[in-house]
Amino acid sequence: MLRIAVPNKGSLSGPAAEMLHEAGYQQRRESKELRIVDPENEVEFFYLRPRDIAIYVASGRLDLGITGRDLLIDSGADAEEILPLGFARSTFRFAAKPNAANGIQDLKGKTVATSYEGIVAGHLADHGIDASVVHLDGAVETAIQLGVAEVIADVVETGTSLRNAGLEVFGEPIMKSEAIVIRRTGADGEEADESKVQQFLRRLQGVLVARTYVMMDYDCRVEQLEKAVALTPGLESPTVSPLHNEGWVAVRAMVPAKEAQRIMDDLYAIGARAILTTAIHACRL
Ligand SMILES: Nc1ncnc2c1ncn2[C@@H]1O[C@H](COP(=O)(O)OP(=O)(O)OP(=O)(O)O)[C@@H](O)[C@H]1O
Ligand SMILES: O=P(O)(O)OC[C@H]1O[C@H](OP(=O)(O)OP(=O)(O)O)[C@H](O)[C@@H]1O
Ligand SMILES: [Mg+2]
Repeated sequence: MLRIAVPNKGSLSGPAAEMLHEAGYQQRRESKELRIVDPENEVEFFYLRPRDIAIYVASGRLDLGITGRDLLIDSGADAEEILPLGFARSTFRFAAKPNAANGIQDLKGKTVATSYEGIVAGHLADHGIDASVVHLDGAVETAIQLGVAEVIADVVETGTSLRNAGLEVFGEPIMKSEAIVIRRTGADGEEADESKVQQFLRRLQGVLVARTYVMMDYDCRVEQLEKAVALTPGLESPTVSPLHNEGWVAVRAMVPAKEAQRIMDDLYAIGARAILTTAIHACRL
């Protein structure tokens, strides 16, 4: 049985459960459940604090985990990213009162408040900056107003929390994060359950593809086929079928959902007709 850690709270938990559900896995019915077994898929899910997941996975007690890239790096645990999941996207940045600092050099001798001490201490050391780091559990933006620190380093998504606290980012982003699947470093190929691990990853990849692509169907004249196929190359190669009307073909290809409207315009412009897009519910590439 595959043992997988899933975030039980915070920004990662809802989207992670939703993705697992879309991938055909049973998920807990109420938020107090800490562990469930999905017998049909032979998977056991453990609902853990996002911050602890890398530690459990590194210990070898759990096969895989879903967490944030920033949390993995912050933990310093012996686990590695094997699949980015495209949700809980954020950047990790320094921020301070306007004009208080322009770059990392200005942090010398200052105090930085953060919930991600591992990332911040590592980043300061990499740049040879001697600064103090104060660990706070959350609501880090308030640390400056209350005089606990001159600078903060925190997760930024929309920037609303910083704006509300009268703070501005400065310097280069420290890192970009998103939800990821992790496994113990070096576990690749070692585990008895390797085929189950690969099946789990294929299912999540299928969800990612179904979320980012749509299926496009259209009819076009044979003379326009090369141009049309250049617009819709598909993932491997489009399916082309003859139509009853001579001189016409039907084409079917997957296209990135974000580009679908532009591609439909371009196909129409070269004479394609009956252009349809449909959602993909699941896929195995
Ligand atoms: N506003 C946000 N937008 C996108 N990702 C976020 C946001 N806040 C936190 N994250 C991401 O969520 C993960 C942290 O999860 P965690 O549950 O510890 O904190 P949280 O989502 O801030 O929840 P809480 O602070 O309510 O416990 C990190 O990977 C972080 O990058
Ligand atoms: O750029 P924004 O869209 O405002 O999002 C970023 C904020 O979201 C998270 O805070 P959360 O609400 O989880 O509170 P916390 O600081 O206590 O973790 C994060 O710690 C930032 O404060
Ligand atoms: Mg938070």
